[in-house]
Amino acid sequence: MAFIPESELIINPNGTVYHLNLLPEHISDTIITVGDPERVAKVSRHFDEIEVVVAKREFITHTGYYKGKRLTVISTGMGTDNIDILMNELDALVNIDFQSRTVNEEKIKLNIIRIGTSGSLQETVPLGSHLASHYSIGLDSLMEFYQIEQSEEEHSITRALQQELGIGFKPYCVTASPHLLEKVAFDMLPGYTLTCPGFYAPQGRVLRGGLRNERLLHTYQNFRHNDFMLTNFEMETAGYYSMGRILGHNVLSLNAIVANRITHQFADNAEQVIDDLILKVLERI
Ligand SMILES: O=P(O)(O)O[C@H]1O[C@H](CO)[C@@H](O)[C@H]1O
Ligand SMILES: O=c1cc[nH]c(=O)[nH]1
Repeated sequence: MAFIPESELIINPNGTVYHLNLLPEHISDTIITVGDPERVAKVSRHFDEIEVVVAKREFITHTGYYKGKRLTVISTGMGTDNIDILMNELDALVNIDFQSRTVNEEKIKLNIIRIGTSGSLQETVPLGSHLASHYSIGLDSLMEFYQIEQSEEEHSITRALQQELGIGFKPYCVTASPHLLEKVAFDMLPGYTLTCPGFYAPQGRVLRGGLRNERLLHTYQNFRHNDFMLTNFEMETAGYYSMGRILGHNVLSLNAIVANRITHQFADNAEQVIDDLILKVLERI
């Protein structure tokens, strides 16, 4: 079996994986992820007991019990570059033997559920709603570097979006875990989520830096391909779905809609919308 060198899988002197600072026994096979490090405690405050608290950079981890279920919650910070690190290191914790530095024969499939905030691209996706990303489209470059299988439908959506946006690279499209959609998101708005490599120009926001494409938001809002239209955007979902497919984990991204870019509103109860989503997820996983 192939040996993974010290420079590829970096293990800290205390045996933990490089960025997450975790040992295999620190995590559950059901993991809630959040962007904001302060949101970790907003999840774990509902736990009956917390057994692990670990922090390194933006990756804060709490593992404990909610009504008898062992759960882990981890913060990731913002952007798909952090999701590349998170997903590879979580996978290493369960599927690579740190002693022999070889991949285990029997693979563990993690259940990973993102609870994040997001902006709406349609009037029909109102502030305060909970939206489950059935599809994700990545406008970042992460999948330029991995081998990933995509269906003809996924390819055709991204070809059409590339043409519509007039950009020099092809975005990528990956779907959610059907198992987690059914278990956790059965009554949530179904969404087609655009993952952007930034919060400002890539989401059509202008403060002082001007946009190359002044019709970007309009193009996102009006993009149609068969039954497909974009409902919302954020900055991580496509990274999760693609890495989940590559590494064989179930992944679901849930979005608390806190901004509507078409009606120009921002929720005045954003924290409540997120807290409600946290409780819904804790009850269902
Ligand atoms: O609320 P989180 O989970 O951080 O998610 C969204 O909020 C951040 C931008 O404000 C980005 O990370 C975006 O994906
Ligand atoms: O508009 C928004 C709101 C939250 N997160 C985003 O990335 N965009």
